[in-house]
Amino acid sequence: MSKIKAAIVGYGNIGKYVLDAILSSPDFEVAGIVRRNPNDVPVELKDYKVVASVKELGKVDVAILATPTRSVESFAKECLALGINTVDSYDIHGGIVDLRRSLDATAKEYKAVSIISAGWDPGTDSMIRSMFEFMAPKGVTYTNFGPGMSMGHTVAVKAIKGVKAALSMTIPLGTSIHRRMVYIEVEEGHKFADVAAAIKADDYFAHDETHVTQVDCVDSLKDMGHGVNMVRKGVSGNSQNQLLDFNMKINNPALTAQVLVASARASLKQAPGAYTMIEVPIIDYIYGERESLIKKLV
Ligand SMILES: NC(=O)C1=CN([C@@H]2O[C@H](COP(=O)(O)OP(=O)(O)OC[C@H]3O[C@@H](n4cnc5c(N)ncnc54)[C@H](OP(=O)(O)O)[C@@H]3O)[C@@H](O)[C@H]2O)C=CC1
Ligand SMILES: N[C@@H](CCCC(=O)C(=O)O)C(=O)O
Repeated sequence: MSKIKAAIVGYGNIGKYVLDAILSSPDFEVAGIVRRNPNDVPVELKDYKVVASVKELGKVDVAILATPTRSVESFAKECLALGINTVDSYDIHGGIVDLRRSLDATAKEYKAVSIISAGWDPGTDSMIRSMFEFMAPKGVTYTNFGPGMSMGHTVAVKAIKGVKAALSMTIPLGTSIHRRMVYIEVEEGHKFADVAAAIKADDYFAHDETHVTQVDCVDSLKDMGHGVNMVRKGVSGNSQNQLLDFNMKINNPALTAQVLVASARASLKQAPGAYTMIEVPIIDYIYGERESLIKKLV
């Protein structure tokens, strides 16, 4: 059986765990790693191709985009135009429909597949919210995150001028409402008050209660654990009070990376176009022979 050749684009938190997940998957091999600075080769990458562009790698079946969310669209278009499938964990919920539409056109033009917003939220949580929805079509679902580190919010803070290092913690207040606790080191020559105002104005933060604190060392606060509690109270048929509850406590980048690799596998089984996770048959994410999976899981 030939293995799926996967490129990792971006070697930050998620990228490192994607490497780990690829190496733990029997049907995958590493095609190479795409970095802004290909001369930055940590010891664990010394046996792989580290390049500046996906074009420099040989055959690639799928590119796993582990870049900042705001860079996903341009990296995805570059790969799709080469006929390479993409998966990403784009997490700006309000932008997903537009991203899907944009990548769908490119993917169809070049006969490739893109699975977007494939992490845990958006991602596997979206699949569970969808199941809740058909199990109890009337009702309300609350998604409560954390407490834990949001990679997406942290990345957004790191991109703001004057920020040297950042950590954004998500604190659940209940009923899908969250407080953002942001810890930053400020670069010399920048005023804390200006940097804090820019963070609060960013769309990742503008809609939530946000507190920004200056610290000497962000690293000494960092813990990449996170989690979610999703609850739905709803109605099945005419029966009230159906209580559905899903919980997980996770290492955030490890789970995100594993879901990206599962989505990379599923991408090879879809017709050209762009998909969110809820549009892909669940069995396509799982390694194994179809009837054995049905026997084991159904
Ligand atoms: N949907 C979900 O459930 C989840 C989604 N995510 C998403 O994953 C994204 C990545 O998170 P994380 O790995 O922690 O981020 P990091 O900042 O640790 O890594 C991102 C990497 O992307 C590469 N990169 C390419 N272009 C840029 C650029 N313009 N600026 C900065 N880095 C760039 C860099 O790698 P290099 O130096 O090798 O070029 C960088 O290290 C987040 O933006 C978040 O939205 C994360 C968790 C869950
Ligand atoms: N997209 C998140 C994962 C979901 C948790 C979340 O959205 C949050 O903490 O706000 C992340 O980047 O870590």
